Amino acid sequence: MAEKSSLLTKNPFEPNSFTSLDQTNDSFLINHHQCADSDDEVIPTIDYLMLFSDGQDQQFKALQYLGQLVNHNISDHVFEDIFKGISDFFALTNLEERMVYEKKSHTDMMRWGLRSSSEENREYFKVIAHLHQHFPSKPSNFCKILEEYLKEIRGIVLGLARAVSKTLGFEECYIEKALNLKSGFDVSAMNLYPPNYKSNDRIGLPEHTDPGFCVTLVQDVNGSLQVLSHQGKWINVYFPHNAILIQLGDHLEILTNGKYKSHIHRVIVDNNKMKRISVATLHGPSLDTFVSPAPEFVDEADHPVAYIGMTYKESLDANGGDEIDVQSSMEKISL
Ligand SMILES: O=C(O)CCC(=O)C(=O)O
Ligand SMILES: [Fe+2]
Repeated sequence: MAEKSSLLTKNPFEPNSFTSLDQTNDSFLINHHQCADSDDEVIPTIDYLMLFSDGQDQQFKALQYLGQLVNHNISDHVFEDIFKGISDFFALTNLEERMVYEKKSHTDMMRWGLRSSSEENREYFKVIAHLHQHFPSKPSNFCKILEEYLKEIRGIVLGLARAVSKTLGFEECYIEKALNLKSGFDVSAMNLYPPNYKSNDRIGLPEHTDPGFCVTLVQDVNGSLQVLSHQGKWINVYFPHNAILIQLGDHLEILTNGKYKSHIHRVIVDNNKMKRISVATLHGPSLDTFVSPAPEFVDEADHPVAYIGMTYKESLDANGGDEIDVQSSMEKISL
């Protein structure tokens, strides 16, 4: 995770500003009545299919507002299964069984953790989701459920990469090639808040950005997740049932030399009454892909190179973290 001080000084909402939908008449942004507090800004809803409509204009506008994705064609049963599978994993296995996946070495393919402190309050289980997959054998059908969910979600991400590329004025496969997404390193974090239904303080997950091209996030119930707006205000994120929240990752920011910014977010678990499960999948370049600002986004006068180039693996290692932990190292990468 990037440090708080550096996060607060950057502007995460250029050009993908989160603005109230009331400020736009764009038909592809669905005006969704959300249960946000009245003064909350609203996270725009994007119709996935509209990203592939003919008008460049529409695509461009849609991608400025990357947010919660609907009309993605993933069937409801995939969502039901994944939440049931995770819930069973945390409920049907006992603590000793889960502790088998506690950190052993930096090459762990699966990682479990239970945090209960003033800094972080969650139970999580992380798996490597791509290029190779590593899943637990219990509960018995968990493997199959994860496989199906991750296959569907990857299809969406490759589609997004094509739409973003076209929006930027490049050939469709520009981002896919630049980040070598076909061989991308993806990690899924399955999070349970509060851990064992009991938090020690109000922070579920401290503020951070995530590495990679983008993060897909699904949740079983609304509440707890917040995103930092360009006014420096935390927005409560509420999104429709079975929508997918798309957050941009650090490596799209690096590739575009800061044109797209990675999103700063955190989780608050103020009370212990609500149980929430989320699946955050970080979709990264392949580990050996060298990512640096592309020449198309650099000009000496107005947009000098703002990030150090390095391989994805080096960037994951830069703060001493493990690959499976996929922590941001933006404070080490930014010039
Ligand atoms: O649980 C959430 O809503 C956010 C999770 C997250 O940001 C992460 O795992 O990186
Ligand atoms: Fe995150």
